Amino acid sequence: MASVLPRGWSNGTWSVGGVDFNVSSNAGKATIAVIAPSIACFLWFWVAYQTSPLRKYPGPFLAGFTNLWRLWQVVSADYAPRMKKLHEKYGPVVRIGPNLLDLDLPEISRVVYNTDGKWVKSDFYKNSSSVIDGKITYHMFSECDNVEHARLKRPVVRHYSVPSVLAMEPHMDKVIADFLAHLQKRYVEPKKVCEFGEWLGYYAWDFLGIVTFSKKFGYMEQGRDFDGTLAIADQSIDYLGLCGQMPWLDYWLDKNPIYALGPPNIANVTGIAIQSMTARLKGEDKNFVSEKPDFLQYFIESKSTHPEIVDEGKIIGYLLLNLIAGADTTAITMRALFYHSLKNPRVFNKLQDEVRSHFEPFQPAPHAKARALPYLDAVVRETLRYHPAVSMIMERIVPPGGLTLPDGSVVPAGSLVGMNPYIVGRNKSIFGEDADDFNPDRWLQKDGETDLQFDERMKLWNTAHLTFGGGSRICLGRNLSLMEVWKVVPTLIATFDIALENPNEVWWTCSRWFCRNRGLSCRLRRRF
Ligand code: HEM
Repeated sequence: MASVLPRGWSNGTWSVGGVDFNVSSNAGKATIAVIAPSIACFLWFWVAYQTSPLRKYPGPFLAGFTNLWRLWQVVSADYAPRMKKLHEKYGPVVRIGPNLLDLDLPEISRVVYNTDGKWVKSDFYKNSSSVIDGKITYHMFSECDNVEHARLKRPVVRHYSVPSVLAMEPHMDKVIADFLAHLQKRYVEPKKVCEFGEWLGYYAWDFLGIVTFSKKFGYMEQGRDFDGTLAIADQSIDYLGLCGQMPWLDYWLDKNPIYALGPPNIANVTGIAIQSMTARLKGEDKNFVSEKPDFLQYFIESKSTHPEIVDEGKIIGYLLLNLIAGADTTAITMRALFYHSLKNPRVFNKLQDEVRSHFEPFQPAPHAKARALPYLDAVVRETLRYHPAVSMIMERIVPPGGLTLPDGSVVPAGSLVGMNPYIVGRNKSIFGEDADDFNPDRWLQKDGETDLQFDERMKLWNTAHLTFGGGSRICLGRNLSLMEVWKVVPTLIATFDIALENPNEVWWTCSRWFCRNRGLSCRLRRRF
């Protein structure tokens, strides 16, 4: 009689590749217990890969199987440059995860990042949240539900408008004056090398402390990250970028109820936020002067105008988000501006000439006057294009109806897509063959270019400007950070001669969610 056992089976023995497993023995059972799930797992991945509607899009083979591939790209700390190489190899659409496409298609940036409420942030963002009273709580950045996001944003959005931010200029002038005094005393007078990159970080954090609750943290005063906040902020941002590739990891790491394995809290800064709010509500905040408004004051007003949304817990959330979202992004931008300009002496000299013909040393540059300088404007724009602080794909879920790409193919609803400011900012069909070069002059009107042609060019280029995101989730703090950059950069250049200690310096970068940067050892000399 023919055996009913599958081939390779006989009398409780399974033969694979000439090796016999006795499945009735304990060792055999254990082996089967390992092999069977592995085969099932492999088959599951294989079927998912073969049947995925995204299979038609090119990309690394492993990326189509597992998100571990993209997690590894983030671990490498070279994420954005690696993604760029993939686009050079595969074209504008690259599959970088089983269900994720990275698009270098500025022509549809306004479709993916818009205000219609249909495009929702993916779970990538959810790990940027905290557990409060046992409940996971999201803030404006991490809230994915668009209705809830609009509710959180409504009470505070006007406080980030240009007029609200301009009202903070006296605060800014004070902190800029302090910055100059520290540099003068610590580096110019003793003729010491300044770790200028680090100081731009201390300044950015103290600046946000002042405009957020009229209190500097003291990083400039102490000349170091004395409470570890800056280091913790780096860890939190890296955690966001890493866990975001496989969002369920966060539930096992930071959000598990037994022992949280996520990055530590920025405890000192949180303490200062709570103390400031408590003192302000009691009318006992000695740092606050009513003629100089700050965000804390604005948020307390929001509590009166929107009591159904804003309570004291929400105020703390708004205050902390300002710091986490705004300090390092602006510091990264300022470092990039000085690094790339100083490495290009033609650019730096041109910027210096323009600035010095308009501003005096040791006088904080008035925003209105700085904003009118065309070359400064060009250098700021080029920095934002060339070294966007956020240098990772900003993921969105394709809504019902799908997304039609310029080649006519349709990405089905439920897939994840997104654009990376670093990639679209270097798109050669928009910015030209020299898109990989730092060249602020590209932002100026060319000889022979009419006003209309220039406007059209800028309109096109703006479609590829995603440094602050876009649509209803666009960066809320962009007016503030731009104002900070426009004011402090000319003030520093008007006050000091700034030179790289080693003109061949190659700085350190770590490209994850933020493209973090370190370096810029400089000699500063007083001009007169
Ligand atoms: C050069 C400086 C900055 C850059 C490059 C930057 C970049 C960005 C980007 C790309 C997003 C959108 C992320 C996404 O859609 O996935 C964003 C969101 C956000 N940013 Fe910024 N940011 C900067 C400064 C600031 C500052 C100074 C603040 C606050 C004081 C701030 C507050 C926020 C907030 C609250 C959001 C969430 C907005 C929302 O979803 O409604 N940012 N930022």
